[in-house]
Amino acid sequence: MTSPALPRSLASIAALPQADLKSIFVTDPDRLGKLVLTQGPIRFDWSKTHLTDDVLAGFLKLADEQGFAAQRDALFAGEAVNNSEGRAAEHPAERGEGNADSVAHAKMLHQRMRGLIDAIEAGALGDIRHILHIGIGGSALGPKLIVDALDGDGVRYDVAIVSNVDGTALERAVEGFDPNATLIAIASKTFTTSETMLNAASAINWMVEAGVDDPYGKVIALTAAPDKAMEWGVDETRILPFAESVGGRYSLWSSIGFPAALALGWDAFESLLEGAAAMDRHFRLSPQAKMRR
Ligand SMILES: O=P(O)(O)OC[C@H]1O[C@](O)(CO)[C@@H](O)[C@@H]1O
Repeated sequence: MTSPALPRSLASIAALPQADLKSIFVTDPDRLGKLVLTQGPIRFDWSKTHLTDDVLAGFLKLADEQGFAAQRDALFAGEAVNNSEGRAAEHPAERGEGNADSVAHAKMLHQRMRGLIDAIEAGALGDIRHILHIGIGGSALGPKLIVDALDGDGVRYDVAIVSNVDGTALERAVEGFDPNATLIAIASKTFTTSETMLNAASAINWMVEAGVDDPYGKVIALTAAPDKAMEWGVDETRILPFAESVGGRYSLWSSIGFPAALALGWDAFESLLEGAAAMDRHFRLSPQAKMRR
């Protein structure tokens, strides 16, 4: 709930004199020292923004008034901070940070994902060279970002990600894919999203038309609703669940990241989780006034 103090505090920050970039470097020559944060391999530079000591002090006061520190603690404790759904928001647990039970559960599910990846690499599902990832919104954008960003020599499988229900999107995605050597990853937290289920059925048809022996045997489900995936026809051994408390837009860190973990390798996926965990720790442990350092 927004406190009545919020508009007042924001208005007082907005009313502060707007400094121009050239002059704030003259009046505040130590800006680089104060407004650059190096965290692992990432360098954040806020020195070339309108932020001044007064504006920052205003935001810190505002954060205090809004009970920011207590809210942050509640997030990492696994309390129900997602008010609209009445549940926790536990994506940090996927990275090893947060409520101990949730962290242990996420670790166990990651081990399950790793086991399936090892089995695929060992040929348990036949000769696999291509991954067709089907999902929409948060169930597609995270893996797409990672695969696009890290695509290169180290990528062991061709990955195509399809969200659009226009049939040509699927046709284009599988251009050059051998249907017999393709794995279909159906990514849906609810396993009911109509675009995803339609594309999944079309992908199965594509395999059937190409004469693939057991198309359902090439399907992996990435979902928080394993029962729905089973009803749809996915064998339990190829279902990679994740917790309900992981929101769609943050699900990359869960089994939704499967195509990235398979294509880039488990070590790369683990490094991604570790990098995110370092930022979680920074966010959780930095005193508010030092957040930017
Ligand atoms: O993962 P699902 O359940 O298929 O939902 C897909 C997307 O649709 C939304 O529910 C709404 O856009 C997103 O939160 C989610 O990422």
